[in-house]
Amino acid sequence: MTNTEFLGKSHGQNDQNESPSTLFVTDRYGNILISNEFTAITLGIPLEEILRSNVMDLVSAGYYDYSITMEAIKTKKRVTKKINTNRGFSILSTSIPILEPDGEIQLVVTTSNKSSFEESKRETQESEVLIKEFDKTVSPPDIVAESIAMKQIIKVCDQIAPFDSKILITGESGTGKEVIANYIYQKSNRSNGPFVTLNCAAIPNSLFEYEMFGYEDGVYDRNSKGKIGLIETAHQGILFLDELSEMPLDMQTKLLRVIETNELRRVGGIENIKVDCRFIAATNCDLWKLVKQGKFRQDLFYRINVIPIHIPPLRDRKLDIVGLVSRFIDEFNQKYNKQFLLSAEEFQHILSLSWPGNVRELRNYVERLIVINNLPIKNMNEIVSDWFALDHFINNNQTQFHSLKDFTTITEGRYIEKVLDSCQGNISEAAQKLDIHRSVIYRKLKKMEEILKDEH
Ligand SMILES: Nc1ncnc2c1ncn2[C@@H]1O[C@H](COP(=O)(O)OP(=O)(O)OP(=O)(O)O)[C@@H](O)[C@H]1O
Repeated sequence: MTNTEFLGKSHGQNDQNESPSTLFVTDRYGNILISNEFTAITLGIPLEEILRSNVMDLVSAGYYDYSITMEAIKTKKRVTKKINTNRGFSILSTSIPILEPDGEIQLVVTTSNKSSFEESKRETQESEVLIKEFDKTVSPPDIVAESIAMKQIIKVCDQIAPFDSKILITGESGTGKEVIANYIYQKSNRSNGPFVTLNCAAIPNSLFEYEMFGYEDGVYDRNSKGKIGLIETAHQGILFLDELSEMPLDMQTKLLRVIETNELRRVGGIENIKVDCRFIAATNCDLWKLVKQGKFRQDLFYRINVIPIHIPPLRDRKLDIVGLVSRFIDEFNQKYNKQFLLSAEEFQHILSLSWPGNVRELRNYVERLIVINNLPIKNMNEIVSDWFALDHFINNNQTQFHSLKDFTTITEGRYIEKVLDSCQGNISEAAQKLDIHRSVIYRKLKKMEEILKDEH
């Protein structure tokens, strides 16, 4: 395996000054007190395990070849050396000892982020500031927030969580909008109340009012029982309006009234019911554009857009990719009882992929890596049976193909359709199974349709 060097490379537009950086903060005995997800990837050990280790144990176990932390402890001087890990990472690291007033070692900070240290004249002071910064920006347990952008978002969420102001979270599909809404809920004074999601894209127009406002007994027929709506369910908690752009215009009007009066009326009801809930909305659309097109109420937009939070796409948050990959590897290793380790090359490959806004896709990708690693027989059988199905299609297809190219296009198209079926039409999942980009699926299906249309 060739070594891959990580010396302050920049990745992505928003991460121009960010690069994956290893981190150890140890006590005077080399016990690790603080570390991060990139270190976990370079060593192939879960972060929790690193945090239970001593640097010398890691070297003895062969995770990396030399401890500059111990050298810094012994010499009480700053040390910079290249460290090679068993996963093939080659990392230029710097250890800085922080001394007590009596000259004893207090802590040692070891990191590969060279630039943080180069201009340092008063190393001790700078390192102390650094540790305080790390303490402040530790990711919440369920959320990966390693990029500056995500750290800022978490900071804003911490500040606004205790207040009841309305929030509009924007960002491409799968960037973690619901994750952020849930984080605000957990940090808010309403965390003992319910967190209710109303997915506006999932409710048919005809049922919207019933779902949102509930209905009284006897609305459907004389004996039908009434049902409480989602807004009422969120009483004393948070109502998360997911995909808000999909809410029909008449429902927008009714929602606006609830927001303004804190009251609602069930379908078929004659009384107004008081509700006390906080509204957080999310959308992957440009709501303002919809306002200008007359598809979204301007007054509702202003009401809900009190605190806007924009989550950048994953492709602009490369450091989050590092953290997410590390978390997902732990998660799926546990789920499938595997011990998958990422090599430096695989890691670089993942970083180099142009991820759309989607954390979900990255998660699926890592799951696939772990499942396919040492591919079990069962999966091979599945593949073979897919090919039998294809063979059956070829033998039974009555269409006269004009050229080998057309035949190939149709065969590919049919196979894509079959995989799409097995994924319940989920294009991302099918693309992943086929190991092609989503756009290739669209293109190939379109080509097949064109040929079939010409033949008819
Ligand atoms: N920062 C993060 N840390 C950990 N997991 C994350 C993070 N962001 C997203 N995820 C995971 O990615 C998946 C998608 O996240 P989520 O549903 O919040 O995205 P979304 O933007 O609301 O998606 P959609 O636009 O499709 O509604 C979930 O499994 C979630 O747990």
